[in-house]
Amino acid sequence: MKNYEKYKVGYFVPPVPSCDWVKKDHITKAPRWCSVDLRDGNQALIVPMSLDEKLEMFQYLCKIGFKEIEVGFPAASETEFEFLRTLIDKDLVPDDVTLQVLTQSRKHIIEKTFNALIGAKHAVVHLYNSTSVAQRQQVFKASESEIIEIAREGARLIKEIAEQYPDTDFQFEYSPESFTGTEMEFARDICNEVIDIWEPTPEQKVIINLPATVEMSLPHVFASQIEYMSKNLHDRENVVLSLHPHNDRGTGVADAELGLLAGGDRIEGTLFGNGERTGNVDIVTIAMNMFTHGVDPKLNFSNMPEVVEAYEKATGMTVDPRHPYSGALVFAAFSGSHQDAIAKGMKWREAMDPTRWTVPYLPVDPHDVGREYDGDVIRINSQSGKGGVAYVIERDYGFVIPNPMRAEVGYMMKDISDKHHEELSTKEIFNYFSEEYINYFDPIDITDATFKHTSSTKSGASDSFSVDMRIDINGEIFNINSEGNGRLDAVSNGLNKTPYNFNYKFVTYSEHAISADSNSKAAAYVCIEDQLGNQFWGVGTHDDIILASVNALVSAVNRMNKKDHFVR
Ligand SMILES: CC(=O)SCCNC(=O)CCNC(=O)[C@H](O)C(C)(C)COP(=O)(O)OP(=O)(O)OC[C@H]1O[C@@H](n2cnc3c(N)ncnc32)[C@H](O)[C@@H]1OP(=O)(O)O
Ligand SMILES: CC(C)C(=O)C(=O)O
Repeated sequence: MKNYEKYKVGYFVPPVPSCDWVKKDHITKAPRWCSVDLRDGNQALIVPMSLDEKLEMFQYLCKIGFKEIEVGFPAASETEFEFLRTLIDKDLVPDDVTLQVLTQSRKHIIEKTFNALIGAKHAVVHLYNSTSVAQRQQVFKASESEIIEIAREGARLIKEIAEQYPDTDFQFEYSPESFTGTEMEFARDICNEVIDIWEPTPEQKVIINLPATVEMSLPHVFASQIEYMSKNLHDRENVVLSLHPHNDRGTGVADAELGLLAGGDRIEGTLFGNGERTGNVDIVTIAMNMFTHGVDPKLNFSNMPEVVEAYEKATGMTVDPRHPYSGALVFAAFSGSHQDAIAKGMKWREAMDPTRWTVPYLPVDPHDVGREYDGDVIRINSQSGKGGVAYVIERDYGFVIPNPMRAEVGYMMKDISDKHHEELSTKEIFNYFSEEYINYFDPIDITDATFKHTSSTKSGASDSFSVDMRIDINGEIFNINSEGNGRLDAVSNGLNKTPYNFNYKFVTYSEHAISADSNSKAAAYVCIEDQLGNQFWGVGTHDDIILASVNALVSAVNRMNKKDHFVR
């Protein structure tokens, strides 16, 4: 027998499967969110949170915007009980936040749970018992009617005890735990039995929470189960249908999203999906998925690095660098074509429509989750391309590298990163760029250049310029006067008046003011070509745009010299 032959599907499809949810293309409003970080998340930690850690986490969950928080299982331990008492006795619960607590359907546990809640303003008492075939057979060794009786007894007791505390606004919640391994008709029946006991009203609705305690099926099966339950629960208009997916198959978020389309009103989950085994459903991802469809999720993740820090501190878990929306690398584009598209997309957005976000490869604007464009998005390594390199140099240093020069600079940086086998910071990139191209005055240095512009009155005659300059070539000084039909032409002709033979022609020239922090105000780019067709770029900077262009020409000629082109 092969190992996989041990398994077969263990879930149940509804007797009359329907899939109205498939007609809806996105979630149009935020569900009621319930954080179970302090209960389901906590019970999955190697070392559960201490009282202080729970308090800090509770306050942080309130800050994010959770209005319903399952704070624990008060009958589980002294810490759990004490935590609840501290929240209530120290008045630490905001008026608009409801505490939720979990209890098994056992008398002493229910009683202890209510004791822990004395004095609470609003509270959800959450009752559960297992309903799946496996649990009925193997754990409870009970018939369907006996399992229903466990639920009914708990429901009755909760209702009865709650009446003794009229100062607390109680809401009741029931979970057929292990719902995903339960026959749908049985799940329907047990939930309806509980609903009938609790007799919900529009003012006091009941929460029926359907957990994928263990995720067993494809998400569309879960959605059709939810749709079936939604259509078959008693008093549906007074029932809040809650979903509590886990992530055993890695599709907890898909379950939650399809489940919402299928009739779910509420989601129980945790930050970043901490929870038993592979975790509870990740509320950050569901909320941000909604956000990127233009829907207000009613939770605030605008400072995601802070959320990550708070979570990691409280749980001792780490957020994976690739975790959706929150991981350290989720905005990083290393590869050339992604960088090129992002850089162009950012520019397009700035120029065409800053109100919309459609930048390729980035489903969310990093600024919307407290991340930066600098450093977070375009990062350079050996997979990068010219677009990304040019983008970071322009963004951080204000140099707009001309298009024809970009490939050369891009390949230079790729090569360095490849050889060093490491990512390059923008500072390192600029230093390499600067060292190679900008104001490269070895062996030629031109100083004291003063130009005269001689306009011709003859029609059709072109303008001419003269220059007086001092040329230093390897320590030999030449004071030269020369002319040309442009300033750079005059300088070029002057170079050829020295005993050296500079054999090149101009290919292109461009210049711009530098906006980023810089000592110089202008940058110029010159490309020349030697007799063999090799091209050489030089970049010049100066306060004076004319002298910036002279510096660019000198840099280009000096770079050509690196190839032994100087012949005396
Ligand atoms: C899917 C979920 O996350 S469900 C929540 C799970 N979370 C937790 O269990 C954390 C907190 N739990 C605890 O601290 C403990 O389990 C306590 C304090 C609640 C109970 O402790 P104990 O009674 O010592 O142990 P335990 O939980 O093993 O009890 C098992 C018994 O309860 C029964 N039981 C389990 N769940 C339920 C339930 N929801 N309703 C009624 N009975 C239940 C079992 O059938 C078993 O019965 P048996 O004694 O007749 O065999
Ligand atoms: C108690 C229930 C809701 C639960 O945690 C689960 O089934 O995962």
